[in-house]
Amino acid sequence: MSGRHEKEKGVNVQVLLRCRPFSEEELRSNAPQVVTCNDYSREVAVSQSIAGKHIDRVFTFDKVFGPLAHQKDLYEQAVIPIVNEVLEGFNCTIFAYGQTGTGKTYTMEGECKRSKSGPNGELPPGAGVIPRAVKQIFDTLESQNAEYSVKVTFLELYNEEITDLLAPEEISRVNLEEKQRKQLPLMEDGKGGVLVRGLEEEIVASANEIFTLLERGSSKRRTAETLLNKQSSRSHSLFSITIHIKEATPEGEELIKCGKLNLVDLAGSENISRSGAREGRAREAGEINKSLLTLGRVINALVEHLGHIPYRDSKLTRLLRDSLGGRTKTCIIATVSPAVHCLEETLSTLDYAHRAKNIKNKPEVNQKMMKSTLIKDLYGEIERLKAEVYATREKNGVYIPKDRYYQEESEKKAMADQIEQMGVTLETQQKQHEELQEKYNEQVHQCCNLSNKLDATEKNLNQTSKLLANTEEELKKCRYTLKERDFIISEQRKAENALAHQACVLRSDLAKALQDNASLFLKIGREDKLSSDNRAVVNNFQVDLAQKVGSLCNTVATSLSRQNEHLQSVEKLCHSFLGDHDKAVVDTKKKVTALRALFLSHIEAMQNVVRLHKASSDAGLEEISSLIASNEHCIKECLQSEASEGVSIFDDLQSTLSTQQGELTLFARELCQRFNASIQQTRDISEYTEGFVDKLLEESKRLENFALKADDLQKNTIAEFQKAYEEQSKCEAEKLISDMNSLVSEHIRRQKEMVDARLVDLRESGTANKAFLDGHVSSMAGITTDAKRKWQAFTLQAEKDAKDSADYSGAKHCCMEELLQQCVNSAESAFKHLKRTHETVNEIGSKHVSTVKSCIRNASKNSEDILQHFDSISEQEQGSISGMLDEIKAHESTIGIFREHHSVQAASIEAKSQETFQQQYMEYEPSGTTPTRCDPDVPSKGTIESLRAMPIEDLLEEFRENFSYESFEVKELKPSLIPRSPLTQLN
Ligand SMILES: Nc1ncnc2c1ncn2[C@@H]1O[C@H](COP(=O)(O)OP(=O)(O)OP(=O)(O)O)[C@@H](O)[C@H]1O
Repeated sequence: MSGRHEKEKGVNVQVLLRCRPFSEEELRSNAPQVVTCNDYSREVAVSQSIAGKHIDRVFTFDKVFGPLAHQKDLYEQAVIPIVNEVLEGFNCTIFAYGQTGTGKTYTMEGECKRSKSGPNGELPPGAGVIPRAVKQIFDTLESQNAEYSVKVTFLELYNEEITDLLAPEEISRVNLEEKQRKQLPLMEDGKGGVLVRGLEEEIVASANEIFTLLERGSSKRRTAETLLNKQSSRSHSLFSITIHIKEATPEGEELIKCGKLNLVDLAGSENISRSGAREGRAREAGEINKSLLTLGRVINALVEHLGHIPYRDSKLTRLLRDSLGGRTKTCIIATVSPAVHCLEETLSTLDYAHRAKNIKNKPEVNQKMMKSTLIKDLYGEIERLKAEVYATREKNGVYIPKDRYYQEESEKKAMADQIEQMGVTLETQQKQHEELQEKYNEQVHQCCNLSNKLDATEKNLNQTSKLLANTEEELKKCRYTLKERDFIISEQRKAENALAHQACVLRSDLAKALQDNASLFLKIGREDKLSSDNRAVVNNFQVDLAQKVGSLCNTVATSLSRQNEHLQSVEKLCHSFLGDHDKAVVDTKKKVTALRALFLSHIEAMQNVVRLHKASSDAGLEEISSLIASNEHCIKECLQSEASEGVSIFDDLQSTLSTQQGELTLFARELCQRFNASIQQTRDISEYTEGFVDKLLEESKRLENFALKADDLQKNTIAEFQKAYEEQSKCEAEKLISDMNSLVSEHIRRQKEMVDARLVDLRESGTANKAFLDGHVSSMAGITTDAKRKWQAFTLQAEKDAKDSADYSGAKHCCMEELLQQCVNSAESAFKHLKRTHETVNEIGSKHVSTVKSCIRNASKNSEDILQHFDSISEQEQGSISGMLDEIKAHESTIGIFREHHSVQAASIEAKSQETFQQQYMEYEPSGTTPTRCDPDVPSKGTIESLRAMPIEDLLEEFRENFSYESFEVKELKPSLIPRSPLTQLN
């Protein structure tokens, strides 16, 4: 159970340590011993004191063999069990690892070359592991009477090249050298292992044969004399023994058991410099080290259980892959020297071997093969060899089996990948190298700087120590002259008092200067505040101005619209008035025509009556015929004169009315033209006002920008000045403390100079600002004056136009009134005339009636009819006249209504107009302001020159006051200047 459990967990690599005895040379040089071995406790102690540093380390291994241990001891204790396991069918490996000259070859091979086995087959005492193992194997196999075969291979790994040490001897020396140098490829065997293609496998039948082969192979190994070993092997060697043993199962089946023993003699693990390898062998040592380094990495990876084990990084590790972490049982024999001069390498070897103890392998016995299978494999091998021989004979290439070809291809590919990867790694490493070189250069530079600093510091230190020495000397002198010291102390005290007094004075001066500076800062602060106030005032002014200008524009627009409305209403009124007039005139014409026709018909009727009366009263009217004729004549004349007079009256009336109509049309047209002109003027002034406002806004913006810039500049100047002052003040104060007398005056002088200079700068900048502001003020004053003048001209023109319009309207109104009066008079005269006519007619009628009555009384009965008829005619005439009178009265009442309506319209228009004008003017007048300041021609506080002489803050205040919106107001509305509506004069 425990065996199976161990098998599953793995078996640690067995590590032995062997320490060789002192060599003759070491004994001669009496080299101290640093390694102590305790074979029983399996401990190796290394202790040495070098340059006060004490090294004392103890390592424990599986077995320890001290200098007195013999070859036999080591073999019996450590190797026999391994060989037995090989014979059981395991694969086992024994490494010899250690520094050159520590006995690796001695341990593995021993001194078998010089003294072969004795007559009884006994090995000499100096025989190493390999001959002893071979002997044990053959002894065991022979003792078992088993059928077996033993094959051996012996190869050398030198500079990552594999060479066969058992090459045939019949080849000439030159060929041998070539063969030796020919690299044998290492390949995967397809079963997880590796094989060296072309490696000779010698089948041996006895131990002696093996010894011969071993001697032959060892003689071919590359050796050289080093400082540490006169015959130092410069390569790794691998001696392999493969054993096939035939076994028979109880069922009579034949099985083949296979075991393999690898015996590895590694090259020296030492440092190249210590090995003493020179020139041409530097690469050799490098390659050897590379293999050993890879072996070390593989061991580390196995110990630390890393995922990737770098077996493929070297041929050595590829060859030993199965022995390291594989299914092989492994034993490492680490060899060390006891001498002190090998201490470093000894410790390295001990560390290495101790670490390797942790490697775990999982040994597995090789599966026993059926004899038939083995024979089959062998036949296959024979076929392969035959094909190879055939290919060689035909010289048409080399026969490679398919599997091997694919394997080789895949290996080639893997190698190409590896080469590529290595190229990338090389590039990265080169980059790293360059970076490191740069860092190194930087470090060198820093070192140089540091060494320079160190030199300077050392110099300073020397100077300081000299000063210290001088001071100490002076101190000594001072001690020796106590009296002098007392005197000096008293003098020093006096001087100190004087200095203290002077310091007080200087301090007070300094305090004063600080006060001055504080007051200066206060002033600067005030100036800052004033500037900010000014900026705020300018901003407020700008905002107010914009608001007022906006309201002015609105007012002008409203006024225009209202005026347009009023004009339209006046025009409508005139049109309606003219319409009424036309209607009245037409009606009057119709009435007059009707009246005239009535008169004519009455006259005709009268004539008819008279003719009838004359014809009917032939006899009785002779007396009155003359009277009738005279009456007829009289009435006729009267009627004719009346008719002509009436016609002339109505013609006059008609002409008067048509004249009035023309006059009214002309008046309306002219009024319209005048109002249009007034509107155009208002538009012009509005456009001009807008332009002026734009200019004003532009100017105020420029002014604001300048004020901001000036403010920033001043702030920067003040900040710089403050900073410079603080720095200089601090510096000066420090200097003052150290050397008060001279520096205070200098400080005050510099401070004064600086303050003066700064003040001059500030004044200059203030003057420049003032000049700039003056320029703008004057330009704005000019613009404002111009605007005021324009506004005044506009106002005067508007007033004049209004007056003219009013006068013209008044004149026209008077003219119209006169015309109307004339119409009324004409109508009244017509009425009187008609009345007179009526009276005359009545008088004539009464006279005629009385005459006719008298005639009738005197005439016949027919006279009554005439009289009746005459009465009826008189009644008709009376009715007609009274109708006419009614018509005239109605016309008069129409005229009265028109007049009344006209008056009401005129009154409302006047009221509206007056209200509009008042609104227009009153809107410009601010509530609660004093109009006396708004005289546009005279500045309130003096001329521009006086403004220039003012301080800047007063100037800004003045600017704010004078150029506020108030300055653009219409001056106080005097009653004489209030433009009156033209229609008010109508009343
Ligand atoms: N245990 C030992 N007892 C007696 N002599 C020894 C022992 N070990 C080594 N020597 C002697 O030390 C010398 C060097 O030994 P060896 O050639 O085996 O060293 P190495 O480790 O193989 O060196 P290299 O790596 O250079 O081949 C030899 O002359 C050998 O006889």
